[in-house]
Amino acid sequence: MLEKRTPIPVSEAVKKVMSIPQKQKTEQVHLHKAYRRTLAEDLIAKHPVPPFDRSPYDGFAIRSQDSSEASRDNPITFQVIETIGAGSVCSREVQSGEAVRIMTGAMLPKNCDAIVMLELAHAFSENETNYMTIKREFPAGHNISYQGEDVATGTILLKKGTVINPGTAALLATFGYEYVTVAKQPTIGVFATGSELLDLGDPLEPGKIRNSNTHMLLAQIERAGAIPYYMGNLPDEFDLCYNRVKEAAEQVDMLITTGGVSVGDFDLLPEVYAKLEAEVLFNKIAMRPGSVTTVAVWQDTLLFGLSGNPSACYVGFEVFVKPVIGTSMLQTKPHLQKVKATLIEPVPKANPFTRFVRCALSYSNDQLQVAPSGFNKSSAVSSLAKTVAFMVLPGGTRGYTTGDLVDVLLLESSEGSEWPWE
Ligand SMILES: Nc1nc2c(c(=O)[nH]1)N[C@H]1C(S)=C(S)[C@@H](COP(=O)(O)OP(=O)(O)OC[C@H]3O[C@@H](n4cnc5c(N)ncnc54)[C@H](O)[C@@H]3O)O[C@H]1N2
Ligand code: MOO
Ligand SMILES: [Mg+2]
Repeated sequence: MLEKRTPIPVSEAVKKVMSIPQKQKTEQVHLHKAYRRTLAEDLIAKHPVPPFDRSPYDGFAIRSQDSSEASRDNPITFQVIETIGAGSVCSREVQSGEAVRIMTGAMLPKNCDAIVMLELAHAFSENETNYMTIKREFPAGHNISYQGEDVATGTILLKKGTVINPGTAALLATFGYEYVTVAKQPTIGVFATGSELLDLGDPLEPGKIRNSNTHMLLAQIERAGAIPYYMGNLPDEFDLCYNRVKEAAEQVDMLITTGGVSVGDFDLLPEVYAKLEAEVLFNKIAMRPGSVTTVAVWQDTLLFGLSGNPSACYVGFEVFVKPVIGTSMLQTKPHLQKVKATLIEPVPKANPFTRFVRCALSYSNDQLQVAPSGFNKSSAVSSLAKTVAFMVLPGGTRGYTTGDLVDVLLLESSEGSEWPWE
């Protein structure tokens, strides 16, 4: 008899997946390889930034009190005793009436407390001695870039779990991190199942289609920050599927299959999980697309049985696999970032289940706007190419119209959410 499946709410399904403990290993990588990796320890300032008082301009360093009487009618001339560029340090203490020619980034000489920009001084030489004249006062602190004005020693600059961006790389370099402790990226195997599937180079033949899900998933896995392993296609033959899934699950941190999770005669994954004696967390969710998404645990390894329908497979990955990847990499906001956007075209279909509409975003009058990205059936592949967000329409709602404010999950944001579900 056909097994009866009971759908559970999306939030409950996500909770179940997230309750399976992840390994959370760390490793050291060279800073040049750290982009998009996740910091595995807090970054604390080991020294002030800048590390010394310095000049923000090309100019002259002076003792401010020496300029106090300067005016148009009373120009004051200083003897220029030395020239220093960034990286050099003035060799002498500056005395009354003396100045140092100083370039941007150079350390402020002892006793100096103001910088005169080159443009505001008249420089000249007489008898092989250099001088400069000013016609106004430069108060103490004028044009000084102070030690620690950017960062004070001991400041927690970034928390463990932060995804490294170009700015983070600059900060790590500032504190001399040649190697950075980052979260290890989980490895994720991907199998496509289905006797109808052709490889990329195969010509079309009657009844067959090309496997698109695997290639989509490899990119989704990379976008989420993990390491994908391409495992090829599996025809709908039980022994082969069982053996290959078992073998692969022993080698990777998580395993994704697409297809074969519904109730059809050739949907073999439920039987594979049964023979493995894997614990099935759920096999029906109150969502569209992706209602048949199935997740099982076998020997601490999560087995994600994503739907074969391309749009359902896509949604299943972002809702269930992505947050697990983030958590295993210590991220504190592993889910998709949730924002509000205004609908710019009607979505009249009623929503018996929570609906994830694949969407494109735009801006108008400073407002974030959202619209479906095209053909929106579970089987659709065309709309995925323009998808950068999901509109989340709660179950039990009627259609939505232009102007309605809706919840939107962002797919390309590195910000994330702690928990976007109600
Ligand atoms: N009697 C019922 N039939 C179906 C139900 C149901 O509840 N009762 N659920 C439907 C829903 S909803 C979905 S979604 C699909 C899920 O099917 P499966 O996950 O079992 O996937 P398959 O049967 O293997 O394939 C479905 C569809 O997707 C195509 N496909 C599969 N793999 C790929 C791939 N790698 N690349 C591109 N396209 C792929 C496949 O050819 C099928 O057209 O079941 C409904 N049926
Ligand atoms: O699971 Mo199906 O994708 O709801 O259409
Ligand atoms: Mg099927």
